[in-house]
Amino acid sequence: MEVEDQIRRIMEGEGLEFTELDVHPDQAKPATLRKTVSYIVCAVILNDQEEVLMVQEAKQECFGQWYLPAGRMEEGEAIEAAMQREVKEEAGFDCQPITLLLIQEQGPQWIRFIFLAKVTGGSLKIPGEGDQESLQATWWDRVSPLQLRGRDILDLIDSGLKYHQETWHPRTLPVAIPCSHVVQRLVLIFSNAEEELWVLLVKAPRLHLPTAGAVKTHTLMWASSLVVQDALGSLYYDQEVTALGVLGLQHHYHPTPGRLQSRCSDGVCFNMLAQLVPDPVQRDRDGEKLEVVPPSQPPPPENPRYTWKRIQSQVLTDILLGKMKNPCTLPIHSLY
Ligand SMILES: C[C@@](O)(CCOP(=O)(O)OP(=O)(O)O)CC(=O)O
Ligand SMILES: [Mg+2]
Repeated sequence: MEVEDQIRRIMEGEGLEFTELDVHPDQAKPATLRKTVSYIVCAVILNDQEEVLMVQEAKQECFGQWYLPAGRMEEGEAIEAAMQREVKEEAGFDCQPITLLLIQEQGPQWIRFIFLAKVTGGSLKIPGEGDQESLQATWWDRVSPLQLRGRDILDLIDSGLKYHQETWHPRTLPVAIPCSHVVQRLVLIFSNAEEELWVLLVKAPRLHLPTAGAVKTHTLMWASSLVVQDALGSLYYDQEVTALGVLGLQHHYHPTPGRLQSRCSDGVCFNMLAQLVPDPVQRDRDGEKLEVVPPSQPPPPENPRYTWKRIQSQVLTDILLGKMKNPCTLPIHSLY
């Protein structure tokens, strides 16, 4: 598939087959759930009064405290199915995902998928129905005092309320394409004053979008910067990489015989849009500010493995320019 067609698919939130080209050289072993990667799901569910569904924890370490329905994904699950299971187990309701609201990450060993979801059946777990999953569930008006397991969920609830009131980015749900590793596929764009666009590509064995492999010592977002640094070399330090968000993500558990021997599919591929912007403040050797004339061309990669491709399609150029001016994409936050 032509690179511009690949980019168009990604811009539309679709996925691209994950191949060995997408496996970063630094990543020898495939991702293995609950060993090298840990995925957490979390649901923001609102009722007509914009109360939020909360569950009271039964775990010893947070007994009696309240949290959103959340938990760790289990082997063989799709990401959405894990969220539906946690809501059912902890709150008693059946639900359907509406969209992902946010992705939080601390490298591949902790990635949290936060969904906005809606109730489709079941019934609220009431006192007396408690078990090891939770003591009970309730609709919280977000004002009454409630002892929270963690205040981190307040921002997640706000994200859900904001999206519930205004769908400010396209509905984004995982695309069922298996991935053996955790990677980001980068659509890194450079634009000049004439709004001509270029995209960074890897040349061999055939032109393809670069990927940033997640390693446990770095956040996913840092891995993207490493790829750009690998491409530009010393020119990297005169640029800024602005992450514009997640255009889509790909995950599909694909049961393979003799799982340990063959490629597993516990990985996730995040299709990311980012923009390379010349650092507006450049200084000479004496530290004096230099007048920066916006370049008409992208900085030539010092690494011959990479190249820039000028976007020829005006339709695709307009789509990319629109996204760059108003990203409105699924956010991904690196937590330290
Ligand atoms: C972000 C979390 O709070 C996610 C919730 O995990 P749980 O402890 O609720 O896990 P389950 O027992 O599977 O439900 C924990 C964390 O990673 O900080
Ligand atoms: Mg839980």
